[in-house]
Amino acid sequence: MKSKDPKDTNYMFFMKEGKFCIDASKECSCHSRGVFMTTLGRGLNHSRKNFNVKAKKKTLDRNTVILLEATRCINKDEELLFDYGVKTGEDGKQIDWLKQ
Ligand SMILES: C[S@@+](CC[C@H](N)C(=O)[O-])C[C@H]1O[C@@H](n2cnc3c(N)ncnc32)[C@H](O)[C@@H]1O
Repeated sequence: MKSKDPKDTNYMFFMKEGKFCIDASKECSCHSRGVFMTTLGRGLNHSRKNFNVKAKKKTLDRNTVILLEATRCINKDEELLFDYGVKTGEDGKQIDWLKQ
């Protein structure tokens, strides 16, 4: 599902383990300039009830990274979804699709 308004899109990963957040909207050291905004993880939508991947914090070459791990077998044409782990928008407002 593609968002209609680019201003609605953000790439904050809130991790429960260790209670920290990775801001993936910023350029990182592991992807070259221009490429980092096209990494696949940024394109994943949210589902609280029907997620099929889970974000895991790992250390890779001394960098803290997020790996998306399948929680079950995923069919070839199935959309990858994970639970964003938030219940409201940044401003505290209810967002319908966060309930799905
Ligand atoms: C990390 S981006 C996901 C990729 C995004 N759909 C795109 O096309 O770039 C997060 C944004 O996607 C949209 N989104 C994520 N999950 C959604 C859902 N279940 N229903 C509707 N929009 C969703 C929201 O606009 C959200 O801010």
